[in-house]
Amino acid sequence: MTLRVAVIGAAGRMGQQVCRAVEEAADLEPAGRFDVGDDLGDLGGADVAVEFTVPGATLANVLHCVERGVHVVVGTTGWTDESLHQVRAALAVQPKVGVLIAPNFAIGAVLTMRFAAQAARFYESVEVIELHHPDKVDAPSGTAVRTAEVIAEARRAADVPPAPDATASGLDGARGARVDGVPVHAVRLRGLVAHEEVLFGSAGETLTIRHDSFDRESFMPGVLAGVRGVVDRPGLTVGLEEILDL
Ligand SMILES: NC(=O)C1=CN([C@@H]2O[C@H](COP(=O)(O)OP(=O)(O)OC[C@H]3O[C@@H](n4cnc5c(N)ncnc54)[C@H](O)[C@@H]3O)[C@@H](O)[C@H]2O)C=CC1
Ligand SMILES: O=C(O)C1=N[C@H](C(=O)O)C[C@H](O)C1
Repeated sequence: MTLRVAVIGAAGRMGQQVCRAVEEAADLEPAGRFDVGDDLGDLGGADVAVEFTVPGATLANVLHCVERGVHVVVGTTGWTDESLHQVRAALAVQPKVGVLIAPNFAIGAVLTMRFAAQAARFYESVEVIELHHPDKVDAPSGTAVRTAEVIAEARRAADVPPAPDATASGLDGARGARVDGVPVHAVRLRGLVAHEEVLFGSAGETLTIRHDSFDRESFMPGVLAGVRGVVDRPGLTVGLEEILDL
């Protein structure tokens, strides 16, 4: 069956890449390209909409799609418990519709989160560093936030005490932001695309897990897997790992 796919945020870095990937996929057909100021209407008769916009716009776009019975694959960051709750409420009146929200569609980033969750209980110390292109509008990255959350969950489940840190004075921000107790540091550097390092430490050893997206092409297999998978997954799915059965 051919799926008709609309792209919201089509003029952006990710949106343009998604439009190309949809055009090149034999089982997918472009249904429409939408960007800021466009009326989403019936999404060009799409079966699935792919949404890569900005944190301030994504919820309204997703609710628009759900209300019109269109499945959605969302890569935009900035989701909160409250905005996820609003999506679940909208889906309750459209029980056949599926929404997939994933902070990162690169397989290596998904594996990094999984490996970090596995390692978390064995180490006293942990820090997350995310490194991105300087045009990114949010910090820390959605991926780094989720990585810190899964690490914190695993440490809590294993009763790991807070990481040691004797810092008593210094400049604001020198120790990064705390996400669920885990220090997260954000680097913005021309030349980068999307990168993450998770550093674990205990007496006499460290473990570093690093993932690099050197090109936005790296996100496309995950986005297309999401498009093909979301039509058979009614309700809200958070994380590509659910689609990949990881
Ligand atoms: N989940 C993942 O794997 C990835 C997620 N991202 C996230 O995706 C989002 C977009 O990233 P980029 O493409 O790099 O940003 P971008 O700034 O290049 O593109 C965003 C596009 O959305 C458009 N836009 C803004 N408001 C809109 C609205 N109300 N309706 C429709 N279009 C609107 C803008 O005009 C722009 O063309 C960010 O939140 C980023 O963090 C980025 C890369 C991978
Ligand atoms: O803005 C980006 O570029 C990216 N955003 C996502 C995030 O915030 O985690 C995913 C990836 O890191 C690229």
